[in-house]
Amino acid sequence: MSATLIDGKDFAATIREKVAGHVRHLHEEHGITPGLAVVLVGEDPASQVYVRNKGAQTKEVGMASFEHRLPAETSEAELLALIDRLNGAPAVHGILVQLPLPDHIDAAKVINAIDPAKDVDGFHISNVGLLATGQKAMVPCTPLGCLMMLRDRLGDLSGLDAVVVGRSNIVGKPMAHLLLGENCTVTVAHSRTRDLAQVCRRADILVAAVGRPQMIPGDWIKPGATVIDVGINRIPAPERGEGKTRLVGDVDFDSAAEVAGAITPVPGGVGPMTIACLLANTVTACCRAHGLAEPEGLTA
Ligand SMILES: NC(=O)C1=CN([C@@H]2O[C@H](COP(=O)(O)OP(=O)(O)OC[C@H]3O[C@@H](n4cnc5c(N)ncnc54)[C@H](OP(=O)(O)O)[C@@H]3O)[C@@H](O)[C@H]2O)C=CC1
Ligand SMILES: Nc1nc(=O)c2c([nH]1)NC[C@@H]1CN(c3ccc(C(=O)N[C@@H](CCC(=O)O)C(=O)O)cc3)C=[N+]21
Repeated sequence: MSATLIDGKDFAATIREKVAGHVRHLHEEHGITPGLAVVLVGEDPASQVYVRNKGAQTKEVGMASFEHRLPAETSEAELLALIDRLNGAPAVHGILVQLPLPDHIDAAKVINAIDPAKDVDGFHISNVGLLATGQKAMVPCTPLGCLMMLRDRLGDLSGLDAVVVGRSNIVGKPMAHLLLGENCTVTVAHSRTRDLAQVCRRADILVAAVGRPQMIPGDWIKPGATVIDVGINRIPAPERGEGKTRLVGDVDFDSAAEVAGAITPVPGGVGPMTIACLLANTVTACCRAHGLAEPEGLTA
């Protein structure tokens, strides 16, 4: 491989150290402990692992972690009542409701019930609108983590051609807004895009957020491009033994790494940065709630 590996795991550890420093400062100087509440409805095993990781890392940086695990049959009204309590709880500065929610619950209604100031996922319509209009917002964790890695690698992004593959509300769209904010020329591609290969070949920055294992091969990549692979896909790995699986991204890593200038791996790329940014957003929300100076280098 000729591309530089962008080590998200390492980068995330640096972010967590910065967060831990701010948490100490808030505690020592102001007697405040930032708190993050994570709500999980149902028993999806992948979500459970993810929620457990978040809880552990929240405590590691010195913040308070409040986990609410509700049964899959929880009604929308019960969930809304919990959100209401968390909105009013002074010890809670950030609220995250793990997605997807069960079908009988209207996810948009639940997300928009969260106090926008505590919406550390940045999914509330107020935060979406603020981001889209270039105002100060809570920025979704995954795109924020991607932006931090891009800035670290490339410095000024002005004028670069950025292609985002995927237009979801949680990754593709906010990513496109952030890149526009950095003065990139942004193309958002999706399942109806014509000649995706040719569109991708224009990209100085290629962000893949599709959810299709190894869909983007090396020959879709412009030589020297920076490739950010958001996809997390579990595929069978018989070479590791019967019934075993492994994680791969949306980019075919081996062929892409021959062409790209820099690339994020899966696992160990965007995933760890997402959780680090969640912790960063919680500290930011806590500072804003108390009218204190915001941490530097942890926001968009
Ligand atoms: N690393 C991390 O922290 C995170 C990783 N993820 C991962 O990122 C991936 C994307 O997640 P998410 O945005 O939630 O996914 P969604 O399923 O919500 O969106 C997928 C997007 O990809 C587009 N798409 C699907 N098939 C194709 C295709 N053949 N060609 C071009 N575009 C296509 C869809 O287009 P259309 O709109 O036309 O249907 C859609 O816009 C998943 O693998 C997910 O697991 C997600 C969140 C966080
Ligand atoms: N309200 C909400 N906010 C989210 O941010 C959110 C969500 N719901 N639902 C699910 C997706 C997915 N997501 C991941 C975050 C980290 C890793 C992660 O840390 N991945 C590790 C590997 C973990 C493993 O080994 O399974 C890595 O890529 O190295 C993965 C996936 C956040 N999401």
